[in-house]
Amino acid sequence: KLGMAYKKDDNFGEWYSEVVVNSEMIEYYDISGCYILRPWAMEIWELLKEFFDAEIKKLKLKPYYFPLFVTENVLQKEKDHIEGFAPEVAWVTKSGKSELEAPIAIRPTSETVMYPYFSKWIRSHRDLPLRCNQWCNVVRWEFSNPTPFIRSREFLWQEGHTAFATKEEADEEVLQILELYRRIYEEFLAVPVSKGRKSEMEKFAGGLYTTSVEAFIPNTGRGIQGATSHCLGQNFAKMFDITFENEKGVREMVWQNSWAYTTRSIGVMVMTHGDDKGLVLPPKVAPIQVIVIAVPYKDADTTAIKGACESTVYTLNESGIRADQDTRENYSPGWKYSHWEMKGVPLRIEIGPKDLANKQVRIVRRDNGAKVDIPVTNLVEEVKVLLDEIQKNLFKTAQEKRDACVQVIKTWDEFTTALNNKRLILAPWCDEEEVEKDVKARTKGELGAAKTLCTPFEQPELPEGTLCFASGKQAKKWSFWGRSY
Ligand SMILES: O=C1CCCN[C@@H]1CCCn1cnc2cc(F)c(F)cc2c1=O
Ligand SMILES: [Mg+2]
Repeated sequence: KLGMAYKKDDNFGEWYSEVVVNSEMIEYYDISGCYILRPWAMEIWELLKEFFDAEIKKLKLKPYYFPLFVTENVLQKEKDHIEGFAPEVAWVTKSGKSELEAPIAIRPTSETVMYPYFSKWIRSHRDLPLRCNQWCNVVRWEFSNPTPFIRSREFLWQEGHTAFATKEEADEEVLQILELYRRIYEEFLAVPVSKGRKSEMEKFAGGLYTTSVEAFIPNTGRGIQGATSHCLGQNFAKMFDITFENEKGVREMVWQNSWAYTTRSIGVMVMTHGDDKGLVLPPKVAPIQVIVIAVPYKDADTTAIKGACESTVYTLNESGIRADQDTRENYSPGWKYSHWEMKGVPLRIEIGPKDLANKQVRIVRRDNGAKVDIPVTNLVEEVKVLLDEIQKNLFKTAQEKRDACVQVIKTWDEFTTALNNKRLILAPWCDEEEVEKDVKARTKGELGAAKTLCTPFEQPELPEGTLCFASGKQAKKWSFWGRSY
C-alpha cells in the first residue's frame, strides 16, 4: 500500500491507525483491543529491552518468570488496591467442557502472584535486597477506546519488584529506575518526558508514592504516562507478611518498590515523530537504519550497481550500522523510496550509474528530506554523523513542540481556556485531593476530564502568596494538568 490516506494534523486517530499498519508494525486482530505485533514493532521492543535489561542487571536485578494465573482469593487479598480494577480482570472459568472449581484470573499485574513467595523466601536481612524482574504480557480487559500500543487488552511490559531492609534503599532505587525510563524515552525514542510525582489520587492506591515520566501528544493535547516507578512502602509487606529478622534479631517488615514500562512506549514514539509520509524512526531504535536501493538505468551496468549495493550494505554492517538493501526486481526505485519512507527508515542510500562513476552514493534523510552525495571512502563516518544528527534533530524538534504546548496559568478561566486549546497546563495548586476531584467534576465532558499528570521534580519558583488556580487557597506546588490517555 503506498501513500497515506489521512493527514496527521487533519485526522490524527485515523492517521495513527494507518501508520502503524502501513509501516508493518501492527496487524489488526479479530478480538477488540488485541493486536498482532509484527517484526517492525517487535524489533523495536527488543532494542529497548536490550538496553533496559543490561542496565537493570547492573543494578543486580535477577530474571524471574511467574505464572500467568492467579487465584481469586489471592488476587483480592489487598482490597483497596484491587477494588477499582475489578472490572478489568479477565477470568478463566472452564477447561474444555467442564467448569473450573474456582475461577482463575489472568494476571493484570503480578504483585499478588509474587508476594506470597517473597514472604516465603525472605526470612533474614541476609535475604535482602530481593530484586526481581520479569518480561511478560499482562491482560486488562479495558473498555475505553482501544488503540494499538497505547491502550490494548493485552500488552508486553517488564515489571520490577524489589524488597529492601530500609526505606532509604527503596527511595534510591525508585529514582534510579525512573532515570532509566527517562533515558528510554529521551535517548532512544527521542521523546521528551517530565519526571515527577503522582498526586495522592492518581498514585497506585496500594503504594506509598508513585513517580512517573509523563509525555505529551500535541496533536490531541493529551498527556500520557510513559512509565511508572512506585515505592510501595510497607503496605504489601503488611498484607503478605513479608518480614525479615534484622541484625539485632528484631523482626521487621520490608520496604518494597514496583516499576514498569510497556509497549505503549512504541506508540508514543509513533505519535511523536510520524508525519504524512508515515513512520519516522529515531535511529537508536530503527531495526534498519540505512536502506540501500539500486537505481538501474536502461543500458547501465546493472551488475556493477548491484555489486556496489552489496558492498555498501556489507561495509555499513561491518561497522555496526543496521543496513539492508531492497533488491526486489518487481518494484521500481520510486515505489521503494515511498515504501521505506512509510516504514520510517532514517537514511536511504541510492546508487545509480552516475554515483558509480563518481565513486559516491546519494544519501537521503527521512526526517528532513535532505539529499547529500557522499564519497564512498567517507561512507561509514558520514552515515554515523547523519544518524546522530537525525537522533538529535528528532528529539530537539519534539522538545520544542512539547514546550510550545506548555501554558502556565494562574486562574480558573485561564485553565479552561488552555484546556480547550489542547495545552499542557502548568498551574499552582494547593495539593488538596478534594480540589483535584472538584477540577475533574468541573471539566467532565466527552473529551474526558482534566486531571493532574504529575508534580514535576523541577519546580519553578512559587512566589509567596501565589494562590491555587482552582481553590484560591495558598498554592503549595506547580503541577502539570491536562486531559490524558
Ligand atoms: O504499575 C505498576 C508497576 C508494575 C507492577 N504493578 C504496579 C501497579 C499496577 C497498578 N494496577 C494497574 N492496573 C490493574 C488492573 C487490574 F485489573 C488489577 F487487578 C490490578 C491493577 C493494578 O494493580
Ligand atoms: Mg489502567
